[in-house]
Amino acid sequence: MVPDVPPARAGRVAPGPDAPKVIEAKGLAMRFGSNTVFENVSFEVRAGEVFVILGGSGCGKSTLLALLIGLRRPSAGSITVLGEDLIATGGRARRLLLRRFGVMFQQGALFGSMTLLENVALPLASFTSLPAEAIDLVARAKLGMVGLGDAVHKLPSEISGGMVKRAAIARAMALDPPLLFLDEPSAGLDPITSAGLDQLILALANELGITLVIVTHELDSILTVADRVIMLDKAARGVIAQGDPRVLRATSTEPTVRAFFNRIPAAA
Ligand SMILES: Nc1ncnc2c1ncn2[C@@H]1O[C@H](COP(=O)(O)OP(=O)(O)OP(=O)(O)O)[C@@H](O)[C@H]1O
Repeated sequence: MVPDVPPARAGRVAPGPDAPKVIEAKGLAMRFGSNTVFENVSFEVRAGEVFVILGGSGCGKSTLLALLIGLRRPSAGSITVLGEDLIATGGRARRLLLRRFGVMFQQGALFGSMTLLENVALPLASFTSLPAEAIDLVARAKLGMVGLGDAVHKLPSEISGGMVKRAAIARAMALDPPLLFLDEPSAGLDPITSAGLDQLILALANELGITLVIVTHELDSILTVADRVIMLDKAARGVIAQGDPRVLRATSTEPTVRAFFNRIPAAA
Protein backbone atom coordinates (compact mmCIF):
# COMPACT_ATOMS: atom_id res chain seq x y z
CA MET A 1 0.00 0.00 0.00
CA VAL A 2 1.43 3.40 -0.98
CA PRO A 3 0.91 5.98 1.78
CA ASP A 4 -0.54 9.24 0.44
CA VAL A 5 1.51 12.40 0.88
CA PRO A 6 -0.26 15.74 1.40
CA PRO A 7 0.50 18.04 -1.58
CA ALA A 8 1.74 20.69 0.86
CA ARG A 9 4.63 18.36 1.69
CA ALA A 10 5.69 17.64 -1.87
CA GLY A 11 9.40 18.16 -2.37
CA ARG A 12 10.36 17.54 1.25
CA VAL A 13 13.31 15.16 1.44
CA ALA A 14 13.65 13.74 4.94
CA PRO A 15 17.19 13.12 6.23
CA GLY A 16 18.19 9.46 6.08
CA PRO A 17 19.22 7.17 8.97
CA ASP A 18 22.88 8.08 8.36
CA ALA A 19 22.35 11.75 9.35
CA PRO A 20 24.10 12.59 12.66
CA LYS A 21 22.11 12.22 15.87
CA VAL A 22 21.05 15.55 17.36
CA ILE A 23 19.12 14.00 20.25
CA GLU A 24 19.49 10.55 21.75
CA ALA A 25 17.10 9.57 24.55
CA LYS A 26 17.60 6.20 26.22
CA GLY A 27 15.35 4.45 28.73
CA LEU A 28 13.62 7.60 29.92
CA ALA A 29 11.18 7.29 32.79
CA MET A 30 9.23 9.99 34.60
CA ARG A 31 7.41 9.49 37.87
CA PHE A 32 5.55 11.97 40.04
CA GLY A 33 5.23 10.16 43.40
CA SER A 34 3.39 6.91 42.67
CA ASN A 35 2.24 8.14 39.23
CA THR A 36 4.45 6.70 36.49
CA VAL A 37 3.81 8.88 33.45
CA PHE A 38 6.09 6.86 31.16
CA GLU A 39 9.03 4.48 31.24
CA ASN A 40 11.46 2.90 28.78
CA VAL A 41 11.14 5.76 26.31
CA SER A 42 14.00 5.65 23.80
CA PHE A 43 14.38 7.47 20.50
CA GLU A 44 16.78 9.41 18.32
CA VAL A 45 16.32 12.63 16.37
CA ARG A 46 18.55 13.07 13.31
CA ALA A 47 20.03 16.33 12.01
CA GLY A 48 17.56 18.14 9.77
CA GLU A 49 14.56 16.04 10.80
CA VAL A 50 11.11 17.30 11.69
CA PHE A 51 10.28 15.03 14.62
CA VAL A 52 6.85 15.11 16.28
CA ILE A 53 5.91 13.95 19.79
CA LEU A 54 2.21 13.07 19.81
CA GLY A 55 -0.39 11.31 21.93
CA GLY A 56 -3.65 11.85 23.80
CA SER A 57 -4.19 14.21 26.70
CA GLY A 58 -2.17 13.37 29.79
CA CYS A 59 0.19 10.85 28.11
CA GLY A 60 3.24 12.95 29.00
CA LYS A 61 4.07 14.97 25.87
CA SER A 62 4.75 18.19 27.80
CA THR A 63 6.66 16.26 30.45
CA LEU A 64 8.88 14.66 27.79
CA LEU A 65 9.49 18.06 26.20
CA ALA A 66 10.45 19.47 29.61
CA LEU A 67 13.04 16.68 29.95
CA LEU A 68 14.48 17.33 26.47
CA ILE A 69 14.96 21.05 27.08
CA GLY A 70 16.46 20.53 30.52
CA LEU A 71 13.58 21.99 32.55
CA ARG A 72 13.11 18.70 34.43
CA ARG A 73 15.30 15.72 35.22
CA PRO A 74 14.02 12.25 34.34
CA SER A 75 13.47 9.64 37.08
CA ALA A 76 15.64 7.31 34.96
CA GLY A 77 17.44 7.27 31.63
CA SER A 78 19.83 9.45 29.68
CA ILE A 79 19.51 12.30 27.19
CA THR A 80 22.24 13.45 24.80
CA VAL A 81 21.53 16.75 23.03
CA LEU A 82 23.90 18.15 20.38
CA GLY A 83 26.54 15.68 21.52
CA GLU A 84 26.38 16.63 25.23
CA ASP A 85 24.94 14.74 28.18
CA LEU A 86 22.05 17.00 29.17
CA ILE A 87 21.62 15.46 32.62
CA ALA A 88 25.25 15.18 33.75
CA THR A 89 26.46 18.50 32.33
CA GLY A 90 26.38 21.32 34.86
CA GLY A 91 27.52 24.88 35.44
CA ARG A 92 28.77 26.98 32.53
CA ALA A 93 28.84 24.04 30.09
CA ARG A 94 25.15 23.45 30.78
CA ARG A 95 24.26 27.11 30.29
CA LEU A 96 26.12 27.07 26.97
CA LEU A 97 24.32 23.89 25.90
CA LEU A 98 20.88 25.32 26.77
CA ARG A 99 21.72 28.35 24.62
CA ARG A 100 22.40 26.14 21.58
CA PHE A 101 18.72 25.31 21.04
CA GLY A 102 15.61 27.46 20.76
CA VAL A 103 12.24 26.85 22.41
CA MET A 104 8.83 28.21 21.47
CA PHE A 105 6.44 27.76 24.36
CA GLN A 106 2.74 27.12 23.83
CA GLN A 107 1.45 30.61 24.50
CA GLY A 108 4.28 32.28 22.62
CA ALA A 109 5.52 33.77 25.91
CA LEU A 110 6.44 37.15 24.41
CA PHE A 111 6.89 40.12 26.72
CA GLY A 112 3.65 42.09 26.37
CA SER A 113 5.15 45.52 27.02
CA MET A 114 7.86 45.09 24.36
CA THR A 115 7.53 45.40 20.59
CA LEU A 116 8.22 42.35 18.41
CA LEU A 117 11.60 43.86 17.52
CA GLU A 118 12.49 44.32 21.21
CA ASN A 119 11.31 40.77 22.00
CA VAL A 120 13.54 39.23 19.32
CA ALA A 121 16.46 41.53 20.21
CA LEU A 122 16.37 40.49 23.88
CA PRO A 123 18.24 37.15 23.59
CA LEU A 124 20.79 38.83 21.31
CA ALA A 125 21.37 41.62 23.83
CA SER A 126 21.50 39.14 26.74
CA PHE A 127 23.77 36.48 25.24
CA THR A 128 25.98 38.22 22.64
CA SER A 129 28.27 41.23 22.65
CA LEU A 130 26.97 42.48 19.28
CA PRO A 131 26.62 46.27 18.97
CA ALA A 132 23.09 47.71 19.08
CA GLU A 133 22.92 48.31 15.30
CA ALA A 134 23.86 44.69 14.56
CA ILE A 135 21.27 43.42 17.06
CA ASP A 136 18.64 45.58 15.37
CA LEU A 137 19.59 44.22 11.94
CA VAL A 138 19.59 40.57 13.04
CA ALA A 139 16.27 40.93 14.89
CA ARG A 140 14.65 42.55 11.83
CA ALA A 141 16.03 39.77 9.62
CA LYS A 142 14.56 37.08 11.90
CA LEU A 143 11.17 38.79 11.90
CA GLY A 144 11.37 39.16 8.10
CA MET A 145 12.12 35.46 7.80
CA VAL A 146 8.82 34.56 9.52
CA GLY A 147 6.84 37.06 7.45
CA LEU A 148 6.61 39.83 10.08
CA GLY A 149 8.90 42.39 8.45
CA ASP A 150 6.09 44.97 8.43
CA ALA A 151 5.07 44.41 12.05
CA VAL A 152 8.36 44.92 13.91
CA HIS A 153 7.07 47.86 15.96
CA LYS A 154 3.79 46.20 17.00
CA LEU A 155 3.10 44.98 20.52
CA PRO A 156 2.03 41.33 20.96
CA SER A 157 -1.48 42.54 21.92
CA GLU A 158 -1.82 44.31 18.55
CA ILE A 159 -1.30 41.22 16.37
CA SER A 160 -3.19 37.96 15.66
CA GLY A 161 -2.55 34.63 17.39
CA GLY A 162 -0.78 33.27 14.31
CA MET A 163 1.51 36.30 14.21
CA VAL A 164 2.34 35.84 17.91
CA LYS A 165 3.42 32.25 17.15
CA ARG A 166 5.58 33.46 14.25
CA ALA A 167 7.17 36.15 16.41
CA ALA A 168 7.87 33.56 19.12
CA ILE A 169 9.58 31.38 16.49
CA ALA A 170 11.65 34.39 15.36
CA ARG A 171 12.73 34.95 18.97
CA ALA A 172 13.55 31.26 19.46
CA MET A 173 15.76 31.53 16.35
CA ALA A 174 17.50 34.73 17.42
CA LEU A 175 20.77 33.00 18.29
CA ASP A 176 20.71 30.80 15.14
CA PRO A 177 20.16 27.50 16.94
CA PRO A 178 20.53 24.32 14.87
CA LEU A 179 17.71 22.77 16.94
CA LEU A 180 14.27 24.20 17.69
CA PHE A 181 11.56 22.86 20.04
CA LEU A 182 7.97 23.95 19.38
CA ASP A 183 5.28 23.25 22.00
CA GLU A 184 1.83 22.93 20.40
CA PRO A 185 2.44 25.53 17.65
CA SER A 186 -1.09 25.20 16.21
CA ALA A 187 -2.93 25.42 19.56
CA GLY A 188 -5.69 28.02 19.39
CA LEU A 189 -5.21 28.76 15.67
CA ASP A 190 -7.80 28.42 12.90
CA PRO A 191 -7.04 25.78 10.23
CA ILE A 192 -5.82 28.27 7.59
CA THR A 193 -3.46 30.08 9.99
CA SER A 194 -2.30 26.70 11.24
CA ALA A 195 -1.58 25.52 7.67
CA GLY A 196 0.47 28.70 7.11
CA LEU A 197 2.51 27.90 10.21
CA ASP A 198 3.10 24.35 8.91
CA GLN A 199 4.59 25.83 5.75
CA LEU A 200 6.87 28.06 7.83
CA ILE A 201 8.02 24.98 9.79
CA LEU A 202 8.78 23.12 6.55
CA ALA A 203 10.66 26.16 5.20
CA LEU A 204 12.83 26.27 8.36
CA ALA A 205 13.68 22.60 7.84
CA ASN A 206 14.07 22.69 4.05
CA GLU A 207 15.82 26.01 3.59
CA LEU A 208 17.80 26.41 6.81
CA GLY A 209 18.34 22.73 7.67
CA ILE A 210 17.06 23.31 11.22
CA THR A 211 16.15 20.21 13.24
CA LEU A 212 12.67 20.60 14.72
CA VAL A 213 11.07 18.73 17.62
CA ILE A 214 7.38 19.54 17.82
CA VAL A 215 4.72 18.59 20.36
CA THR A 216 1.33 18.50 18.69
CA HIS A 217 -1.77 16.38 18.33
CA GLU A 218 -3.10 18.11 15.18
CA LEU A 219 -3.33 15.30 12.63
CA ASP A 220 -3.26 17.52 9.51
CA SER A 221 -0.21 19.29 10.83
CA ILE A 222 1.55 16.01 11.68
CA LEU A 223 0.92 14.56 8.20
CA THR A 224 2.22 17.77 6.62
CA VAL A 225 5.35 18.51 8.64
CA ALA A 226 6.56 15.35 10.36
CA ASP A 227 9.30 13.15 8.93
CA ARG A 228 8.96 10.85 11.93
CA VAL A 229 6.82 10.71 15.05
CA ILE A 230 6.88 9.12 18.45
CA MET A 231 3.43 8.33 19.87
CA LEU A 232 3.02 8.16 23.65
CA ASP A 233 0.07 6.51 25.33
CA LYS A 234 -1.25 7.08 28.84
CA ALA A 235 -2.51 3.51 29.38
CA ALA A 236 0.69 1.96 28.01
CA ARG A 237 2.82 4.44 30.03
CA GLY A 238 5.18 4.78 27.13
CA VAL A 239 5.73 4.64 23.39
CA ILE A 240 3.21 2.73 21.29
CA ALA A 241 4.47 3.74 17.83
CA GLN A 242 7.47 5.34 16.13
CA GLY A 243 8.09 6.11 12.49
CA ASP A 244 6.82 7.91 9.39
CA PRO A 245 3.26 9.05 10.22
CA ARG A 246 2.01 8.36 6.69
CA VAL A 247 3.27 4.79 6.93
CA LEU A 248 1.82 4.39 10.44
CA ARG A 249 -1.54 5.63 9.18
CA ALA A 250 -1.53 3.14 6.32
CA THR A 251 -0.08 0.10 8.05
CA SER A 252 -0.30 0.19 11.86
CA THR A 253 -2.39 -2.55 13.42
CA GLU A 254 -2.17 -1.07 16.92
CA PRO A 255 -5.77 0.02 17.74
CA THR A 256 -4.91 3.37 19.41
CA VAL A 257 -2.52 4.30 16.59
CA ARG A 258 -5.07 3.34 13.92
CA ALA A 259 -7.81 5.28 15.75
CA PHE A 260 -5.68 8.43 15.94
CA PHE A 261 -4.46 8.40 12.34
CA ASN A 262 -7.87 7.50 10.92
CA ARG A 263 -9.81 9.88 13.19
CA ILE A 264 -11.90 7.14 14.79
CA PRO A 265 -13.62 8.47 17.97
CA ALA A 266 -12.53 6.79 21.22
CA ALA A 267 -15.99 5.33 21.87
CA ALA A 268 -16.29 3.71 18.42
N1 LIG B 1 4.45 18.87 38.19
C1 LIG B 1 3.73 17.74 38.19
N2 LIG B 1 3.41 17.13 39.33
C2 LIG B 1 2.69 16.00 39.35
N3 LIG B 1 2.20 15.38 38.23
C3 LIG B 1 2.46 15.99 37.06
C4 LIG B 1 3.23 17.18 36.96
N4 LIG B 1 3.33 17.52 35.65
C5 LIG B 1 2.65 16.58 34.95
N5 LIG B 1 2.13 15.66 35.80
C6 LIG B 1 1.35 14.48 35.41
O1 LIG B 1 2.00 13.89 34.32
C7 LIG B 1 1.03 13.35 33.43
C8 LIG B 1 1.33 13.83 32.03
O2 LIG B 1 1.12 15.24 31.92
P1 LIG B 1 1.55 16.08 30.66
O3 LIG B 1 1.10 17.48 30.88
O4 LIG B 1 2.98 15.84 30.36
O5 LIG B 1 0.67 15.39 29.52
P2 LIG B 1 0.36 15.90 28.04
O6 LIG B 1 0.43 14.70 27.18
O7 LIG B 1 1.25 17.03 27.70
O8 LIG B 1 -1.14 16.38 28.18
P3 LIG B 1 -1.95 17.54 27.40
O9 LIG B 1 -2.01 17.15 25.96
O10 LIG B 1 -3.29 17.48 28.05
O11 LIG B 1 -1.21 18.82 27.64
C9 LIG B 1 -0.34 13.75 33.95
O12 LIG B 1 -0.86 12.63 34.66
C10 LIG B 1 -0.02 14.87 34.91
O13 LIG B 1 -0.95 14.89 35.95
